[in-house]
Amino acid sequence: MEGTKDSNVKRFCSQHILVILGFSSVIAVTALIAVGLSQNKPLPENFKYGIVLDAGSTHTNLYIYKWPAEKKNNTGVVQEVEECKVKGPGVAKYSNKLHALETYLIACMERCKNVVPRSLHPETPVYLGATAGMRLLRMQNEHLAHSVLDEVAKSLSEYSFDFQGARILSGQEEGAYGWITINYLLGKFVEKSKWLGLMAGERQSTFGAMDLGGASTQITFAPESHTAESPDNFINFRLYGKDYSVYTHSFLCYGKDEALQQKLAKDIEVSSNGILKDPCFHLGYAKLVNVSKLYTSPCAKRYEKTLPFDEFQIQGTGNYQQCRQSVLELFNTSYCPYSQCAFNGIFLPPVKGNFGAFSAFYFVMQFLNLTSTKVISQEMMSETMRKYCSRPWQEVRTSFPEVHEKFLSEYCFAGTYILSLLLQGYHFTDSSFKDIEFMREIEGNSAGWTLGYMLNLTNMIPAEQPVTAPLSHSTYVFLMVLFSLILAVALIIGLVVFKNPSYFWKEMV
Ligand SMILES: Nc1ccn([C@@H]2O[C@H](COP(=O)(O)OP(=O)(O)O)[C@@H](O)[C@H]2O)c(=O)n1
Ligand SMILES: [Ca+2]
Repeated sequence: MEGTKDSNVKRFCSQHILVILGFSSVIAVTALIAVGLSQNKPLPENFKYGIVLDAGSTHTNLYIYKWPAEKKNNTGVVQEVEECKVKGPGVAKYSNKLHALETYLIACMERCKNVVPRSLHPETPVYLGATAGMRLLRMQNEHLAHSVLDEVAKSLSEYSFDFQGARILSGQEEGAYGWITINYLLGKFVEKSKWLGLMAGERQSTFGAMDLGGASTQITFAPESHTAESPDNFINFRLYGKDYSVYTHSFLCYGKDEALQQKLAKDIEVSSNGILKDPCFHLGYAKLVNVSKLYTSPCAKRYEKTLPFDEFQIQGTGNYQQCRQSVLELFNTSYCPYSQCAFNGIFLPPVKGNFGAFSAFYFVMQFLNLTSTKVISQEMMSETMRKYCSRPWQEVRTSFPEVHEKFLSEYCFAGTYILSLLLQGYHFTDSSFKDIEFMREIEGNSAGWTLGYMLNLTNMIPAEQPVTAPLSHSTYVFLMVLFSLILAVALIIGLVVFKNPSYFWKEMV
């Protein structure tokens, strides 16, 4: 009797276990289907394109971007699909031959016609932004600057794309868009997810952005604290539901080419014989410079002086320390109307966090072989410059036959200038210098202001966090596998219990 009662209880219990397991399985499968339906809906491939032309002081570059139409507000979805270098110098150099601008953009615009599907041409926006070269031309002759912009605008409006205008960016915009670009590409605007996205994430620190052009240089970063000093240097953004107070400044005339013009104009002032012994050029290097050409740039104008010769000869002496001294004279640190300054009386809060340094910062560092390691110390760079500047010109020339002579002859100056700008101009220290990453691109996308400009003008960066699917794809896959494993284990246990309940109870007791 006892035995029969016992086995009845066991059978009753095992039936209940089976029912519970059955229920759990049904719930698990339902959850899977529900999550699956909301997460893995296949989306039709529907892309959009955008085109931005960066009309820099030395050259124009065109970028074509592509993104899935349905995800335009997510971060990191825009991909650069093409970069096209326009043949010829920067647009400002065409101010005395406007007619040549008619054909200037043709080759790169033809590229756009091939890359962007024809049916999408009318809805593909085209933006042209001009930077410091055109800012300088506008300072010299506003009418001519307008004529240059009108000419490029005319040539761009002849295409079937949706041309949105050609304009000169302010230095503030150039800095801010560069900052937006790199932080968008590095995914810094979204919270760092925790526990596979199931727990609330934490706000990430942003990267500062430093852009070195030919005519201007920009520094943009989120400082430790916002101060009421110099409000012109601050921009406030609300991006993806978070507020950012960002410092930015563009130093006009402190791009690497205009800085060199300034230096030559400063140093030739004291020469009386038309010879300029220059430590920033290699020993054995010589070059004739036309005095009136040197003074055409408004940047060199401040050193303008009547000289007893029309041209002078640069003779390299190749000495890094002396070059450094000469470059430092470009930064006036003798006055500061704020609590702290960069140079020339411009407010600069203490630099903070990681920085991405791009454009000529990268090109020069790449030539000097200083981009292969992630962390570069200022000692390492000074030592490289000391060695490089002291190499005789003939030896340098034969070592790099593929490099254009103008670029090659100027790397000693350019590297020394970068080091001085970062250390004496922006006050990076031994330790904070190591937080600078010299970058050309981030996952196939060029670091520069163009992407940020397009994201802003196409409203692709929302002020508030868009409502997105509750789980990321990887979390979904993880949960799928987990649920399936639970299901499989549950079914195996169920089968064992059903087939041999007495065995199960024996094990339990
Ligand atoms: N391969 C390259 C391309 C450009 N560059 C330099 O990068 C700078 C680009 O400046 P940019 O034309 O954008 O001028 P901004 O209008 O930005 O001042 C120039 O100084 C070029 O000489 C370089 O060093 N190596
Ligand atoms: Ca530039």
